[in-house]
Formats: sequence, C-alpha cells, structure tokens
Amino acid sequence: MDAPKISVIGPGAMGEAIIAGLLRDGLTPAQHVTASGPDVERVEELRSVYGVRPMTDNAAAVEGADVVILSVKPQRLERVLSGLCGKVPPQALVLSIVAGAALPSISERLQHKALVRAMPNTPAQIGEGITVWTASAAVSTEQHELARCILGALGSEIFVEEENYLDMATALSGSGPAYVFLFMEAMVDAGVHLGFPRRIAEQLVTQTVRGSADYFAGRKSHPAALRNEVTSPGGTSAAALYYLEKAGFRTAISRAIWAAYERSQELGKDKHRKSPENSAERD
Ligand SMILES: NC(=O)C1=CN([C@@H]2O[C@H](COP(=O)(O)OP(=O)(O)OC[C@H]3O[C@@H](n4cnc5c(N)ncnc54)[C@H](O)[C@@H]3O)[C@@H](O)[C@H]2O)C=CC1
Ligand SMILES: O=C(O)[C@@H]1CCC=N1
Repeated sequence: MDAPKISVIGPGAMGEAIIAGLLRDGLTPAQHVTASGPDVERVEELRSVYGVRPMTDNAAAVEGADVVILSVKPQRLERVLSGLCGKVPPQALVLSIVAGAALPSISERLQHKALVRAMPNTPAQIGEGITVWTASAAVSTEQHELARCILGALGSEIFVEEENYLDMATALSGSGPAYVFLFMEAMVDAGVHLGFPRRIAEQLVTQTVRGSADYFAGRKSHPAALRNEVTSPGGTSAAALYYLEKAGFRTAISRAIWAAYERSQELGKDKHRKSPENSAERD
C-alpha cells in the first residue's frame, strides 16, 4: 500500500499521541493525516505543530481515508458513529481506542465490518505505551499489519483474539498510569513530609520507579523475590511493608482494578454510558 491516508476523529490527548507516533515512525506523511474535532482552535493547533489537515466535519474528514481512528470519549461515540454511518469508505479500516466500546456495537452503528479495537495508554505520548488490540474477522492481512504498525508507533503492542481481554487491559494497563502516578505522588509527598526539597523527592521517586521497573523486566523474577532482596530482617523496608499490608494495599489495588474492569464493561452498554457527572457534554 502507498502511504496510508489516516483520519483521527477526536483530536484530544490520545488522538495527538497517535498522530505524533505515526509521524515519528514515518508511517505516513503529515499531509496524509487528518485531525477532526469540534474545536477549531484545537485542530489548528495540531496543524501548526504536526502539519496535519485540520477539519471540523467528521464526515468530510473520512473521505478517501484508508484508516479512520476513533479517539473520542465513550459518551461521544454514539453521536460520532451515527454521523459517520455510510460515510466511511468501504475498504477503510476503522480503529477504535474508545474504552468499553465493543466491536459488534461499533460495527452495527457504523454499518462497517473491518474494525480494530485497541487499548493504548498515555505513555504512548513518548512512544513508551503498551497497547492490547483485537480485530474483526473482516480485517485483511494487509490491514492487520497496518494496524500493528500504527499501534507499534505508540510503544509495545499485544494482539489478542478474545475481545474480553480489551476490558481487562483497560483496567490494568489503560488506566494503569493513573495508579502509578497516584503512587508516585504519594511517595513524593511523603518525601517532602520527611524534609526533602520537592525537586529531590521527585528525582528519587522517579528513578526508583524507573529502576525497579527495568530491574523487574530484566530479571524476570517474581516481584516477591525482588521485594525480599530489599527487605532486611528487622529493617526499614519490613517496617514500611507492615503498614502497607495492614492498610490493605494489595486488596485496594485488586479491588480498584476490578472496579475499572467492571466500569469498562458498563461503558459498553448504552444505558450506563451517561452518568450525572458526564452527561453535561463536557470536552
Ligand atoms: N486518556 C487515556 O489514558 C486513554 C484514553 N483512551 C480512550 O481514548 C479516547 C479519548 O480519550 P482522551 O484522548 O483522553 O480524551 P480527550 O478528551 O483528550 O479527547 C477527546 C477529543 O474528542 C473531541 N471530540 C468531542 N466530540 C467530538 C466529535 N463529535 N467529533 C470529533 N471529535 C470530538 C474533543 O474535542 C477532544 O479533542 C476515550 O474514548 C478513552 O476511553 C484509551 C486509552 C487511554
Ligand atoms: O479512564 C478512562 O476511561 C480511560 C480509559 C483508559 C484510561 N483512561
């Protein structure tokens, strides 16, 4: 295939991360990429930073596209799909990163068969994300490879056959950076409480998290074995771990991730898509 024409519908944080990744990896030139959303200033901003085509009309934005990427909020998806129904070129691949949105539902509303559902995460913005993705039966081998390249531009990618893994990935790795940042924020604040200047506390926490992640990835040991290496008998780590376990740290993580999994499943059901806080058409 020649350089693909890619239309990004929903030019927010993740839409921008995808555009940046596509261009960083040279998958297609900027003039083949369209960013479409209701906010003129936002699409103009993407034009000035990346050189992509700015549009405010989704239907016009997908004309002639080889790939249509859906990156709007779940609460906006219904409206976007009804606006695009019958407008997406029949040979195009539609790639959705919308949390909870299941392939059969997108297919029915869009009247389109070649679909990919993916769940990336925000480190995609620096090419260090991880994406779990699946594809409908109608996706051709060429489209499958193209999807792999697009998602690979965001970091690592894992293809799965079972769509239910997407809700699981949403809870674990999609939302995962939020848990990690909360943990880091709490550690930095604790460091400041001890008396460190914030800048030094941030440096200590950042490198501790980065180093621990790399060490775990490199050693392939069970995390408990690596934790035991740190934990001297009668020492400081044991004193701290006692409090974390007593506070139910492990159970809180497990319940939190289960709640995210359930929420992802709920978002896929129309009646749960709107909640009192999100029904006010925020953007
Ligand atoms: N933020 C995250 O960590 C992740 C988000 N996702 C999914 O990605 C999607 C986008 O999330 P974010 O980028 O964080 O949201 P965002 O709020 O930053 O971006 C959404 C964009 O869609 C635009 N938009 C609103 N209505 C539109 C319409 N009718 N047509 C076209 N564009 C429209 C908004 O103006 C905004 O630019 C969501 O469905 C979310 O579930 C997936 C993985 C990770
Ligand atoms: O919180 C959310 O709904 C999105 C999906 C994954 C990460 N953020």
